[in-house]
Amino acid sequence: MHLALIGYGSIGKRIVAWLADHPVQQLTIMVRSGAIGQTLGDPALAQAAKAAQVTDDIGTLMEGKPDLVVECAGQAVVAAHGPVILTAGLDLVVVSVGALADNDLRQRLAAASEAGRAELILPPGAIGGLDLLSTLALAGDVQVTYRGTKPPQAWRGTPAEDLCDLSYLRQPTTFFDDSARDAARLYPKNANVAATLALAAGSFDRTRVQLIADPDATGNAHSFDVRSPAGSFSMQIESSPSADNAKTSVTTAFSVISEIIRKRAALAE
Ligand SMILES: NC(=O)C1=CN([C@@H]2O[C@H](COP(=O)(O)OP(=O)(O)OC[C@H]3O[C@@H](n4cnc5c(N)ncnc54)[C@H](O)[C@@H]3O)[C@@H](O)[C@H]2O)C=CC1
Ligand SMILES: O=C([O-])CC(=O)C(=O)O
Repeated sequence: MHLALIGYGSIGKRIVAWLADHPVQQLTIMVRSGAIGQTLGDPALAQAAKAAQVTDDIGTLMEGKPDLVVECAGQAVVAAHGPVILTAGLDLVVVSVGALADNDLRQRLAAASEAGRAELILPPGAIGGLDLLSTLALAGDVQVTYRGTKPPQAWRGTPAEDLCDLSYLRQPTTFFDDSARDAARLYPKNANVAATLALAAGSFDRTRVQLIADPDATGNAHSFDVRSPAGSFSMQIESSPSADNAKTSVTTAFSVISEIIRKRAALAE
């Protein structure tokens, strides 16, 4: 298998660490300009693949015709490169699902997927329960309320800094209570799961999102309630944060790894 990663942060590194015990034939990693040398120097690469290359150029990544491209970099990367990757016929896992809150980009990705006969794969990421949510959405009139609770440091560098004093919180503080569309737009590094739920529910505007900073939280908690005439359920997930990115639940990388395993099995058939 030839695997390509765009982004080598907490998720990319976790995937490469897993590859040490499940190496691929070929690995291509796309990083930002300036990070090539440092990434090439990472000893984890040698164990992850028989041949590894690092580039900052999307053309170089695509030329190698990887069997699977994984975006684990950010919403801007989905917008800049997602359509061209799919049009070229390359299957693409998008982790920065919040990018799909942009209706125009969502349509362009769908059209590119069709034109290139390539699969756009949206992993569950840091949450679960999407199968039942999709089922209830089909039955109609589904209402979703999601609550994302993280320690104050996970909200640094976001608009939460202007809405509450993250350094001096004494109790759990809800600083955002609005639609999944606005959550994905305003908190691109923290609210991808809200977008994932909205896609399963069939509406970014009717999916309600509450974001909470909790000084006593030791990890990232995701909880949501689904109510519909056909059935209702609630889910509560307590996740460990990634060691090198408090915003990202460690489960997310394993959700992507599941997609890599699925692709590898399909190639072996
Ligand atoms: N779907 C889900 O449930 C979840 C999605 N995410 C999202 O996944 C993405 C990755 O998460 P992490 O690895 O934790 O983030 P991170 O910040 O640790 O790593 C992202 C890496 O991508 C690199 N990058 C950014 N733009 C790039 C470009 N144009 N070309 C190459 N590299 C580029 C950055 O330099 C950084 O090294 C983020 O957008 C995050 O919000 C995170 C958690 C859950
Ligand atoms: O990993 C998490 O805890 C969720 C997250 O950051 C996101 O949805 O963007």
